[in-house]
Amino acid sequence: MGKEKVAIIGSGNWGSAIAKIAGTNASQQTDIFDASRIPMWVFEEEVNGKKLTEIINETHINEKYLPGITLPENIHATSDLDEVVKDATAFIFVLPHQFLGKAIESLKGKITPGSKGVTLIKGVDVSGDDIRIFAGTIEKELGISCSALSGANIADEGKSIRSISREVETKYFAAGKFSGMRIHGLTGLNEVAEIAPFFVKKRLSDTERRKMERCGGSCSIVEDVAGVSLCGALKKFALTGLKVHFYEDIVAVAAGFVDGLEWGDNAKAAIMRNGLLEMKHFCLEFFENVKAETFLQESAGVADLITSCIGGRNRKVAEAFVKTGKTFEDLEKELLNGQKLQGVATAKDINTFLKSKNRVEGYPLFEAVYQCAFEGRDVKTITKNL
Ligand SMILES: NC(=O)C1=CN([C@@H]2O[C@H](COP(=O)(O)OP(=O)(O)OC[C@H]3O[C@@H](n4cnc5c(N)ncnc54)[C@H](O)[C@@H]3O)[C@@H](O)[C@H]2O)C=CC1
Ligand SMILES: O=C(CO)COP(=O)(O)O
Repeated sequence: MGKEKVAIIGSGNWGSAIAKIAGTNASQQTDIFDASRIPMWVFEEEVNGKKLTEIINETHINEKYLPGITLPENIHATSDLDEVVKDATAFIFVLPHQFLGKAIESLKGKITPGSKGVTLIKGVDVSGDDIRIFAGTIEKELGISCSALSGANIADEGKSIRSISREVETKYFAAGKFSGMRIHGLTGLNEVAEIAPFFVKKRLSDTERRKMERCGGSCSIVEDVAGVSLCGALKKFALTGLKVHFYEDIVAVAAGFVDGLEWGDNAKAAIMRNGLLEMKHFCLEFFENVKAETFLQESAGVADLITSCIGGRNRKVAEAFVKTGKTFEDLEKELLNGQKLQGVATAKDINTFLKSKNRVEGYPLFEAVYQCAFEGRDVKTITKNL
């Protein structure tokens, strides 16, 4: 069998951070990967009068979405999806979820049979009373096996901790900080093991491993794909407390509401707890094969909820929503420089789904986030019915 050729679909904040890891790790495992040139699909735009693809290829820095971080030279930015897909056998999907559908349509019929994918996309794919994780959507639409990767990681955070990265050596995320991540295989552990080398340095020395463990870092392969994907989706609903609806991002919005109201740490912890419970109940109620322990034991569960509720974009914008009275749409443009909010859209998707199932009342925090974001509900009432 030939060597794997990696392609990255997406180039935002997380997409660029992951490109750094994938490019580096692939070039360290040339027995598995053809790492000479890894295409990264970029939604073309001009930055200071110059095409973003040209900036990335000349400077090896994504000046707009991950400034200050140098990407490996084998990462090649292109706006031509046909160029990205040509010869690729291992796909990393890392787009904001609202853009995945169009990318899938462009990829259909062009992917080499037997290719595999891993998705890092937060959110759920809702259509009426049908709900699926994006790994499932990719498998169904593109006919390839797809795993999911999620964990307590925020791309930007690495920038402030370069000292740790130097000390620890092993590279995770934008500046090499150790974090927890989990890779979940939809079609079974063997498939995941084939995908994992994108992200996992398999040949860690004992010293590296001990250092990583001292820093609380881990990267492992687990089988609960749905559980991990859904944690990512639901967290943003609950934490931020905006007018969003249902991911981890939803919880992150709720947490941001609490910050905006200046209710303090006790209230925020209570919201996070309620958010975690709703995430877990939702996943167990509507998805098969989700393991309850994923929510507490895996990085994609409570740990990711915590980091998103403390340092994420959904939290930040939700706080500003309360303090300024501006819309989420305006604040996204004003505060995120082109980066996208997932939590509010997810809250809406989840609300649509719960209404179709007559189960809205079972998820009062998700409902509160949705109503605050879309129906003008007073943010101060988010604890009602919890
Ligand atoms: N940023 C982070 O720390 C983390 C992000 N994620 C998830 O990763 C996924 C990707 O997010 P980021 O890389 O952070 O993106 P981002 O929010 O930083 O950037 C937005 C991206 O969307 C692209 N875009 C804008 N309009 C577009 C269009 N019409 N069609 C296609 N693309 C368009 C932009 O060029 C840019 O690459 C999301 O699901 C997010 O929730 C997951 C974990 C951590
Ligand atoms: O998903 C994240 C961490 O896992 C980042 O969350 P935000 O999109 O709210 O920054």
